[in-house]
Amino acid sequence: MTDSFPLAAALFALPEARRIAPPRLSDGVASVILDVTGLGAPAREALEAEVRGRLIAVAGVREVRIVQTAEKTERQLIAVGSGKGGVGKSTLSANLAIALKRLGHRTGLVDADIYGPSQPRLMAAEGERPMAHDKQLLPIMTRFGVPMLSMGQLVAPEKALAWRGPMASGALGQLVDARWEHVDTLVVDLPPGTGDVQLSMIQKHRPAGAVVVSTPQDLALIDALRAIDLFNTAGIPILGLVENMAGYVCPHCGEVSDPFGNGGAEAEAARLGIPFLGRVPLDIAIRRASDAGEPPAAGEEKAARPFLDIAEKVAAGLNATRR
Ligand SMILES: Nc1ncnc2c1ncn2[C@@H]1O[C@H](COP(=O)(O)OP(=O)(O)OP(=O)(O)O)[C@@H](O)[C@H]1O
Repeated sequence: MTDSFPLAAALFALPEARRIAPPRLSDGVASVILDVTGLGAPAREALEAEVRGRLIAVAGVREVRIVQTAEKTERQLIAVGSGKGGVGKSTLSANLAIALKRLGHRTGLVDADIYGPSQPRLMAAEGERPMAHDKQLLPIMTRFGVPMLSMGQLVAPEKALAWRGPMASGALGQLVDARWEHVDTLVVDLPPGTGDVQLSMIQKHRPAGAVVVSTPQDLALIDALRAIDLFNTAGIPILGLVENMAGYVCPHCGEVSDPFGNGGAEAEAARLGIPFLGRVPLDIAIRRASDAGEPPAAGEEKAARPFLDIAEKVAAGLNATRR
């Protein structure tokens, strides 16, 4: 026999009790639905943890299943773009998604880089294929707590190369409109440049803001200006410019040198009147960790710091755009 009364009693005194539907118990599994409408990500997680802790303590409960519902999850998209390839846009996207998650956001990651989808490797999810339900893709959960979908999971890269506009934009739609459930912030790693996928992203999915990644070289910066211009013209707020591979960290002595100069991106951001989000050093440790599917932002090493600082500024910028 199952008696749900002890469960209800365990939750009765919680200040947020009105958000909790009557719990049920069946075969030792307690299930409960929480209405999290209007709560921010940290408050939702705190409520879920509190409810879970109380229910698991009830005699006879061996498992707790919690479903959160909200009238509608306000999901905001952050587009991560760059003027040209190889500047570290994918590395930044993966680490930004993880850093935002560490700051309490319910973050998901879309790898929309049809020509070089690298998120499955960066997020240690190579070979995993997403399933679909009612024609909607189900993101795969990564070990960093950030669900993800990648173009690379939908199609072999050599096939994607032949895609024209409508196919690419259809695929982007499948990724963005997947079943993201309670994800409130979706980081979208765009292909480099200003092509069909970027246009489709801007026109159909209206990101809440854009982050543009550049290296310190003048040429990369000139390319970055084109990406900035595209978002500006479309009225997408520019959350800021990130300077990647800024300053070379010597793997032997740790000394930092600036083979491509210093401060160019920051000066350019100031000139354009857009925020400068920070610089990530050119560090062999970042490349090694990325190749091994261990994004630095997930760890406690020094290499996590720049990404956490950038994520804080991105989160603040998003808040400001909503005001
Ligand atoms: N700060 C850094 N220090 C050292 N290596 C880096 C850094 N940022 C990126 N890399 C390395 O540079 C290479 C390119 O990075 P990444 O794939 O993120 O660039 P991208 O701009 O997304 O390129 P593409 O658009 O061509 O996919 C990768 O091998 C990555 O590990």
